[in-house]
Amino acid sequence: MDQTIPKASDRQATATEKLQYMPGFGNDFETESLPGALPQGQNSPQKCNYGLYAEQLSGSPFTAPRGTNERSWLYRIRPSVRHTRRFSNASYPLWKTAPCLDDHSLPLGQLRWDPLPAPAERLTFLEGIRTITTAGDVLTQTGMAAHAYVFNEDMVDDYFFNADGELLVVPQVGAIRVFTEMGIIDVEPSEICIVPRGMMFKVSRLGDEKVWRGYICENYGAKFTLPDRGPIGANCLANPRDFKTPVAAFEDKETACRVHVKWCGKFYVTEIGHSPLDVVAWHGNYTPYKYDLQTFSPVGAILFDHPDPSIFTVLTAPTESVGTANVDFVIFPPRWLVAEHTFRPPWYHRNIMSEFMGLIHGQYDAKEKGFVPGGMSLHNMMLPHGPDAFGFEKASNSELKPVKLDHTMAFMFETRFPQQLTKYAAELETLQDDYLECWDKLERRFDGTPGIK
Ligand SMILES: O=C(O)Cc1cc(O)ccc1O
Ligand SMILES: [Fe+2]
Repeated sequence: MDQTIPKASDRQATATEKLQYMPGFGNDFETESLPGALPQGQNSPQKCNYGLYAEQLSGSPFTAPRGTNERSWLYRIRPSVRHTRRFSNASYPLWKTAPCLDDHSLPLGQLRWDPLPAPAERLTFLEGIRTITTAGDVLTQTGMAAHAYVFNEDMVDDYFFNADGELLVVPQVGAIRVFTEMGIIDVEPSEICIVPRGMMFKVSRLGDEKVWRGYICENYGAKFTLPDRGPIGANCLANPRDFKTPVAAFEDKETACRVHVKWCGKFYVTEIGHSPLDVVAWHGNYTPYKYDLQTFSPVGAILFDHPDPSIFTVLTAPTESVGTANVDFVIFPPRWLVAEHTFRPPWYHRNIMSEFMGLIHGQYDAKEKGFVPGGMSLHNMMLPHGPDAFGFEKASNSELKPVKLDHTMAFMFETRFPQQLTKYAAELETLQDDYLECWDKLERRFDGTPGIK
């Protein structure tokens, strides 16, 4: 080997190193962490450089139309068949998969939780995932699950892949390092990352926190994509170049490792003697990626009224019914409120789609109090909701000069399917028993006489 070629062990980043990413959404990328590792002009040479094995990872059926056809070619130290030996059953009892009609006694209602409590024991990311809701059916690749996570330990020799769907990870406290087969992604609060279905990865902690906390949307359906912008045109909302895909990076490690798998809602584990993150080079369009929510360019009401929150859709996972998403990932970023003669916060509403919300930081305008960073709310199919009484009074009486809603980032996982509450979420100690009282002071204002009250 040439002297200038870095040692294999140098090709994984240190915790302080600034990682490299490639810009673009759904591009056909190519990257190699050792020179000449990526075959040129063909996918499957008779022999690959460095003695690597060539392997295809398909995220869509081979015959999917070009616009949705997704696959990557990975050039790795061992083929994946060597990374999954005989499986044994494993158990992660708090990670649930739809259909999951858990037995709990909580009646139907609008729900809100304070943040998950910090764990008393040492937990890795994988061990720290707690399902709050499930929707649809993993067996038909429809629906999603909303999870919250808390952890305080790195995955070192433990790796995971989820055959049931892609994972959209939304850190709320603590930056994380997601080391995937296709490279390393550092994600901090206000950023998100997507790990595609089937991709092996592990998560470690960055920075110095007591606990690392966040949310996950597990999408069982068609992959997230960018929403069409319609009359908005070619720019604004989430712009493709702000999505970042990692460059190739690998571990060359010959120690005892475990690969954990979720497959149709069941967990398995397999023991191997090396790291499965051994992809030295790759090309293709089936990749993990990250996105900084602060690069979202919101478009909104510049004269009057409050548009539907679909204007803030970052990513949408479509179904076969046009405009009816399996999941929309929607954010409520900092923005100017300028609408004239308008009640500016969200209107009172009922929705066929089911809304799971989280708050990354700051305040949410419909609920200035009670919905705290790290908290969660669930406004399920057709259940009425809207600003609390305090928010209603404030928005009804405030002077309608331009106001900046600043230092805030809330989000919503909104699905066409009703969200089923898990027993864990129904019995969670941070469930707010008094949530419904936030609307109690919305008294009757009608007295039969005309005029603004
Ligand atoms: O319920 C919520 O707070 C989310 C939401 C926000 C908004 O501006 C309009 C509709 C909607 O569901
Ligand atoms: Fe809503």
